[in-house]
Amino acid sequence: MTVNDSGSAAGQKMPEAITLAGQARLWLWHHALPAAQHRLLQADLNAALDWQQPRIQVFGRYHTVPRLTAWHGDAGIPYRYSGHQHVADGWPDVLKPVRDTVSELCGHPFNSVLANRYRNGKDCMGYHSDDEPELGPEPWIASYSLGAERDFVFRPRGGGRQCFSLALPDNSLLLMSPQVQQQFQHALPRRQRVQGERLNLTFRRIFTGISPRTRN
Ligand SMILES: O=C(O)CCC(=O)C(=O)O
Ligand SMILES: [Fe+2]
Repeated sequence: MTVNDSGSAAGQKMPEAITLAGQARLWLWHHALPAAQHRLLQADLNAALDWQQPRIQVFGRYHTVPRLTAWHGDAGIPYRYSGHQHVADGWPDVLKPVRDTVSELCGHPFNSVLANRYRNGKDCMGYHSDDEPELGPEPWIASYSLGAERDFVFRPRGGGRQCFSLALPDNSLLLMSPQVQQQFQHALPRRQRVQGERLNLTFRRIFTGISPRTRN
């Protein structure tokens, strides 16, 4: 594991680069969005997005996921998650400038976003990789965080314990290379002591015409 701080002189334009293994790399921007864009964003997203709390079936039993979710993207883009097929109907105005800034910083044109709202430290997300077929063979995933700081953890795929943990603060942006999904799983563990709410936007590029698979 190597961490290379590529310098803070250029502010938000210069991410911290982290190598998990080989080409499995992360880039973390602090203060990713300009203050004017970031200031009211959390409240605006709470008000504008189509928040749901899906019920999913795991080993034959139904559970309510421990967070709220919303999914948006270019009109007509299909995506299957939490056991349901969704078709995007365009971007809410509040998300467009965020999508544009994130795409520009990362150098990847994202066409959809999965939003997660963790109401407090009891809300969480279990280990998974974002490697659904509709994300194509090389999925770049960008994850923008707002609000309460939470830990984001990794473990090798195919068995193995947590091998890396990263705190994701307010207004930070994390970019994951495709090899991160291919070689590792990630999770947002429960943290009982955290009182505040956190929003996360995971930007993705969905390739249409590829048959979807269930995503929890
Ligand atoms: O909330 C986070 O930081 C993680 C979200 C995530 O991994 C996902 O939506 O796939
Ligand atoms: Fe994920």
